[in-house]
Amino acid sequence: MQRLYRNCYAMDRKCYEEYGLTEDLLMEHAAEGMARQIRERFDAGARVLIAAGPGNNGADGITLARLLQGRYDVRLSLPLGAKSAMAKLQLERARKVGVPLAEAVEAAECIVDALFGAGLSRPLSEEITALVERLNDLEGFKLACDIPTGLDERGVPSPVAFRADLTVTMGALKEALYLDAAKEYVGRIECVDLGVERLLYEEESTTYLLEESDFLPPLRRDRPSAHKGSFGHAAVFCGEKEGAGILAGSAAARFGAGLTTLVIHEKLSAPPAFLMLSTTVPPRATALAIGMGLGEYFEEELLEKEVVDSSLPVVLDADAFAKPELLQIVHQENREVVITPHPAEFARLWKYLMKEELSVEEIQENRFELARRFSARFPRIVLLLKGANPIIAHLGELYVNPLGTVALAKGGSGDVLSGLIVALLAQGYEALDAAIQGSLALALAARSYEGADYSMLPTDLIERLGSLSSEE
Ligand SMILES: NC(=O)C1=CN([C@@H]2O[C@H](COP(=O)(O)OP(=O)(O)OC[C@H]3O[C@@H](n4cnc5c(N)ncnc54)[C@H](OP(=O)(O)O)[C@@H]3O)[C@@H](O)[C@H]2O)[C@@H](O)CC1
Ligand SMILES: [K+]
Repeated sequence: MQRLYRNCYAMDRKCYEEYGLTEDLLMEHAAEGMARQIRERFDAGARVLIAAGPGNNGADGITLARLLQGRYDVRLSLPLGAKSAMAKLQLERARKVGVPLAEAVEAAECIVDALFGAGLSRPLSEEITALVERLNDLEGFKLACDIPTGLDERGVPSPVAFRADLTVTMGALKEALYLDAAKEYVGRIECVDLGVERLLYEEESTTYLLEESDFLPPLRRDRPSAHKGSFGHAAVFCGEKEGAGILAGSAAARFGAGLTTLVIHEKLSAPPAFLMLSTTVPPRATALAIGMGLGEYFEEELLEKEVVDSSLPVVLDADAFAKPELLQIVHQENREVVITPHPAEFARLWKYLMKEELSVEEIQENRFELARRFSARFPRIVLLLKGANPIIAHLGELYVNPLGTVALAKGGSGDVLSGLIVALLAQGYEALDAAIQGSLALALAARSYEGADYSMLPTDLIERLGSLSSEE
C-alpha cells in the first residue's frame, strides 16, 4: 500500500525548512527522475521533444533538456516563454550547454509534456489546447511531468488533456492521478524522490493506494479435519433478475464460502447444483448479500425481518439502494456492513441519507471528497464506491484500487463483486478487509483474462477465482 495526497505543498515546505534542501536541488532530482525513465527506454541519438510551460513544471522540463543534451537529439519548445525564476535560471543553464529551441512542435521518439503541473489555475487557452492536441497526435512515447497537462488539482480533465504513456510524478503520489477520469490520461505512474527518501518526504495520510501485493487469497484449507461448516454460510438474495443472484452466489461459492444459499421468492429455472435454495435466510447463515437484480419480489416485511432485524454481516448492492427499509441498515452501528454503489446509485443514496442532490458528473469529479464526507457521517459503514478506480472508505480512511481493467465494464461484474465480499464476510473477515480483498480479487481476475477485453464474461471472472495469487 502506498500513500496518496491531495497535494505536496506541505511536504515540499518540509524539505526546505527542516531538511535545508533548496528548490534547485528538488528540481534536479525531479528532472533526473524523468531522465532515468528516458535513458531506460531510448538509445542515444533518439529525438526527445520537450514542451515546457512558463512555471516550475516547465522548469522541470528545461532541466530535463539540459540533462539529456549531448546524448539525445533534444528539442525544447517554450510556447509561453519562461516566467518563473527557476524557469529563467534553468533556461540560462540549458542555453549554455547548447539545448536547441524548437521553432514548432516536431515529430520525436519521445514527447515530454512539462507545460503545466500543480499550478494550473484556469482553463487552457485555445492556443495551448491546440498545442496539447498536436502533442497527442504525435506518434512517439508520451511522458507527462508530474501530472498530464489539462488535469486540474482534483484530476478532472479539460476537454483536451495530454495523454501520457507514463506520468513521472514528483515527491509523492497525488489523488488527482487516480480519479476515474484521469485513468484515460496518466498511463503508468512512477514517483520520484526529491532529494530525500520517500519515507522522510512523506507525511501522514488517510488515503492509500492498493497494490497487487496487498492481495491475500482466501486462506488455504490446511486443516484436514475441516468441514463445510468451517467456512461459513453465505445467503444471497436472488430476485427478479435471477441471473444476478446466481452470479453472486456462484462467486461466493467459488471464493470459499462453505455453503451458499440463494434466498428466492419463486422457483428458479436452472440454478447451479452447488447452490442451495431457500425462501428464508437459513438459520445457520453467517453473512447476507442483497440487492443484485432484486426487483420487487420480496415483501417489505420479509426484508425487515430477515435482513434489517438480523445482526449478520451484510453486503448491500444495486436495488437495495432504492429500498428505504434496507437503507436503515446504514444506521446500524454495531454491524459489519459493506455497501457497493456505482456512481448513479451513490447519487440516490446521497439524496436519501444526506438530503442533497448530486449529479453523477458531480460525484465523478469529487469522488475522493464525497467518499470522505460519507465516511465522516457513517464512519462504521464500509463504502465501496464503484468506478474505474473503486474507492473504499471506512472510519475516514480511503483505499483506492487502481488495478481494474476495462474488461470489467460489463453487466454482471458487480454481482460477482458482491459474491466475493459476502464469501469473505461469511468466512469471518471484517467488513473492511472483505471489501478490499474482494475488490482486489475482482481486478486481478480481470487482469488474468487472456481474451480480448470486450469478450470477458462474469463467468470468466468466477472461473479465475481459484487461481489468483498476489505478485509477491
Ligand atoms: N514546489 C516544489 O518544491 C517543486 C515543484 N516542482 C514542479 O513544479 C510544478 C509546479 O510549479 P508551479 O507552481 O510553478 O506551477 P505550474 O504547473 O508550472 O504552472 C504555473 C505557471 O503556469 C501559469 N498558468 C497556470 N495556468 C495557466 C493556464 N491555464 N494558461 C496559461 N498559463 C497558466 C502560471 O501563470 P500565472 O497564473 O501566474 O499567470 C504560472 O506561470 C510541479 O508540478 C512540479 O513539476 C518540482 O520541480 C519539484 C519541486
Ligand atoms: K505536465
